[in-house]
This record gives sequence, C-alpha cells and structure tokens, in this order.
Amino acid sequence: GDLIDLQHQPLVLPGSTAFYYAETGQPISLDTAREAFRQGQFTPSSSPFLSFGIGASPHWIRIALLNSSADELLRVLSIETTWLDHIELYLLQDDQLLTQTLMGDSFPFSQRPLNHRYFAQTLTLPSGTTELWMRVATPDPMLLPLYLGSYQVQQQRYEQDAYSYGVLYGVMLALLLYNLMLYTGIRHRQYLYYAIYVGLFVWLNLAYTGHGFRWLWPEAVTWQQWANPVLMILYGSSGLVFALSFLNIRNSAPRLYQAIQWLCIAVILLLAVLLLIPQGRVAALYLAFSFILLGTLLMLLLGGVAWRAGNPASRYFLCASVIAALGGMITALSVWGLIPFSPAGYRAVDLGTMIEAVLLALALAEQFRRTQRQRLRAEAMARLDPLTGLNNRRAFAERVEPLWQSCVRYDRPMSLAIIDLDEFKKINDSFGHKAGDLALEMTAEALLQSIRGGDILARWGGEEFILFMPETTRDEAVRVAERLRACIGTVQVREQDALISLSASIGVAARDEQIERLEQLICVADQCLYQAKMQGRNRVVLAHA
Ligand SMILES: Nc1nc2c(ncn2[C@@H]2O[C@H](COP(=O)(O)OP(=O)(O)OP(=O)(O)O)[C@@H](O)[C@H]2O)c(=O)[nH]1
Repeated sequence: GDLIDLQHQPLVLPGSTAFYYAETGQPISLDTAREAFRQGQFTPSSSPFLSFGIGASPHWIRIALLNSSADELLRVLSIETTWLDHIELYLLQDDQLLTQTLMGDSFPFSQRPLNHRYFAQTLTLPSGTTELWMRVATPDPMLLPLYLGSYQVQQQRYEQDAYSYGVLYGVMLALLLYNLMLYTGIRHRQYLYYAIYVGLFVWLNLAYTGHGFRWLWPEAVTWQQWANPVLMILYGSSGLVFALSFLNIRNSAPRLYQAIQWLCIAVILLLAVLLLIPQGRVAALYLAFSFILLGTLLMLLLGGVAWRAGNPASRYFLCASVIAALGGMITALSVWGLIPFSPAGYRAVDLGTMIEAVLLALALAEQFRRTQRQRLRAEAMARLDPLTGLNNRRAFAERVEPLWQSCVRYDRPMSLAIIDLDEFKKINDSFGHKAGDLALEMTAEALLQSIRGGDILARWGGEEFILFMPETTRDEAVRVAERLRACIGTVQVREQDALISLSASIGVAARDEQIERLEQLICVADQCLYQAKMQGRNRVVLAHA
C-alpha cells in the first residue's frame, strides 16, 4: 500500500506511505537517490510525521501519488514545520521531471513559491501515478509533517490555524501590556520580569512558527536560522529570573538563587561562543533544548522551595509551572523526535504557556493584594496603642484636627477631658506590672463603652487617657466626665485572688474664644487634672470660663 489515490481524498498525510534514505557522505543527486530506491536501500515510514531528530544528515524522501481520474488534480503540499534550511522538491512522471522547487529558511522569504509560513508548494498532478521526491538538509530538528490537500481544504486549515494564533498572541500581548502598565505604575520588578517573560515567549513563538520570518524579518536569513536557539535560551532565562524575583528565592534559598543566576549567565555566554563558531548551530540547538527542559524542572524546584518556605504565592506558581512544564515538555520532546509527533502535541506548549501566563498574572494580583493588606495593617498599627487598641497620640492629633478646624470656623462648642487613673503606681507595685496592664486594658474597654459615637478617645500616656468631644458644651462635658469616673469606679481587676478597684481623676475644659489651638485646650484640661489630684483624687474638675 505505498500508493495514495488522491481523487476522492481532499486531504491526505502522504508521510505515511513515504520511503526515506539518509545520505552518508557527499550529497547525492536525484538520479542516484532513485537508483538507491530501486535497489531497496530506502526505509518505509512508520508514521505520517517523519522525524529524524536534531543534527540529522540530509534525507531523501520518496512518495508515490495516484490520480485515478482522467483530469489533472491541483493540490497544495505543505511541510508544516518552519525551520528547515534546505528543501529540494521534485515531481516526476514516467522518469520525466514535471516540476522542481527549491525552498527553505536559508533563502529569503520572498523566494518562497507560496507566501506561507510553512514550506508549501502547489502541485499539478497529471492523471496516473506521479512520484514526489524530496531532499531535506538542516541541522535543526528534522521533522516533516506533510499535508497534501485541495486548495480549499488547505485554505480552511490555514485559516483555523491563523485564528488560533490570533487568540494566543492576543491573550499574551494583553497580559504583557497590562503588566507593563502595572510596572510603570507600581514599580515592582516582578511585573517587568513577567512582561519580559511573556514577551520573549511571544517572540520565540513567532520565530519557531515562522510568523516572524513571514511578517517581521523576511530578509534576515541568518537571524531566522539562529532565532530559535537564541530565543529559547533567553526565554528560559527570563522565566527563571521572574521565578527568582516573584518567589523571593534570594531570601528563602540564597545559594540556589546564586546558582541559578550563574547557570543563566553561563548558558548565555556559551551560546555567545557558539554563535561565533562555524557549525555552532547544532551545539546551540542541543544547548537550547536541554536548557529549556532543565529550566522547566528548575521552575518546579523553585516553586517547591517557595512552598516549603511557606510562601503563599507558590501555590499559583506551582500550578502554573506544572501546566507549562507539561505543555513545554510535550512540544520539545515531539519536535526533538523523542516522542511520536502529533499536531496537538506540537501545540501543547502554546496552550500550556497561555494557561501559565494567566495563572501567573493571577498570582501577581494576589501577591499585590496581600502586600497591600499588609501595608494597610502596618499603617493602622502605627496609629494604635498596642496595649489597649485605642488611638495613640499621633492618631488622636490627626483625627481631632479636622473636627477642631470646622468647630472653630463655625464657632461650635467642643470639650476635652483628660482621665488619669489614681494611685496606679501602687497597683503595679503591689500586684505586678501584668495586673497594671490588665487594669489599663479594662479601663480602656470601660471608657469605650461609655463614650458617644462622635467622640475621639486615645491613650495619652502611661495611665492617662484623653477624650475629645465635638459639639459638646462644658455642662454636657462635665456630665460625660462624671459618667466616665463612675464607670471606671465599677471596674474590678482580678489578680491573685484579690479584687483591685480603680478610680480616676478627670480634668475637663471647654473651648472658648480665647482658645485657638488644641494644645491650649489640652493644657487647660491638664491643669484641671492636676487640681483634681491635689483635691484628693477620684473627682472631676472643670476649668472656669
Ligand atoms: N502596668 C503598666 N504600668 C504603666 C504603664 N504606663 C505607665 N505605667 C505606670 O503608671 C505609673 C504612673 O505613676 P504616677 O505617674 O506616679 O501616677 P499614679 O501612681 O497613678 O498616681 P496619681 O496619678 O498621682 O494618682 C508608673 O508607675 C508607670 O510605670 C503601662 O503601660 N502598664
């Protein structure tokens, strides 16, 4: 069954009936190859996708095609990889050469017979049997997924393919731009690293899918031939750099951090050396493929290290890396020829990387939310007294200031009380510092229970509290102060089977025309507090107008 009848099949995979032969020394001619075929030196293909690995010697391929109709058939042949250097194509019938084509990415894109990112050619197949002969030479992975289809069917396939890349690039570019914007706004390095990582993926993908050669650098033949190993290595490094930064590996595993940095530098230097050596491309390709596989494993390792270190961001990261690793490995191994090639496997890296990019963007967002929350908490903490949870002096000043301003402007009443626990030193001395702390906490609790909604309470000093009362006249303020004093009187602190009772002295002052600043009012209230202590404690003293 080495003959494919094309008449009723709009699309065939001619690779399944191919015979192939590897050149061993000098390049051979078509006639020599045909002679070798007749002598049975060719091997029948075992798969529709011929794959001979990296750095293979030039291969001859022979496929027989049958057109059982009386008319000629028009077919489009595409070799659906993009990196083959040199392809000779011959179509023969009865020892007569019908067409001959030369293509490959060692020629400028403008010399392609068909304007397509794949190596494609239109074949006019006369009635009867024709032979398709091919010679392929390249140091790159010699992978030959051959498709032979009617113009319509091929057009449809290419269109679906173009849409799928549109989705891939659309998603990736949106994520790239979004994170670049975040970087310009927030200035956290990991957004930049993420954008570079995603950008290099897109660039690498453009290169190895041939979109770059077709649209972006159609004349740059040397770059086209080096783009894959160079971009693979840069992409792999950028992923590791992103992971080091995002997972904060410098802190959790400093030696690993350094080792990976050195690995990236070493691989890039090695690549630079290979760029200068003639014949360095095969070695560069091996380096690139090995580095991508190693890099994928290292990403997983880094995720694991961060997980062990209790980094909550590592969950998303690990999940993303596992998916990307699966996709990347499947594609790399199938292109390399280490596992059987399939079109879905070839695209696995696209899907895997797209999911990875989305998950990593989520991880970045989550990390941002967490640091934001931590910052808010730290800011709130800086305003709170750690023992009682009340406002501290700073928060008191900040919160009173706007109220003070508006009450002064509209000439509204406002009052202030300073509350000081009596003989507090004795509590500390006889029952211990812990009992003193507990007394302070319970006092704060009692005060909070008995103040009104708009009042601002703060811990002013050791056993001193301060209460600002907006819209409160001196008479009302005295009533509030008396209530607070009574309230503190009911507080009982239990310590070592003893019940400690508390009392407080309170100085109260109301603002009048002579008082313009908050400090002045505090000063007056403080003097009243002093008098309350002088007069025997456990009482309220009001400043006279
Ligand atoms: N347990 C505890 N004690 C504190 C704290 N802050 C201040 N103190 C103590 O509170 C005491 C205040 O003592 P004094 O300023 O002499 O006043 P007092 O003993 O309350 O006496 P009068 O105010 O005159 O009634 C000091 O012994 C401080 O060490 C605190 O946060 N916890």
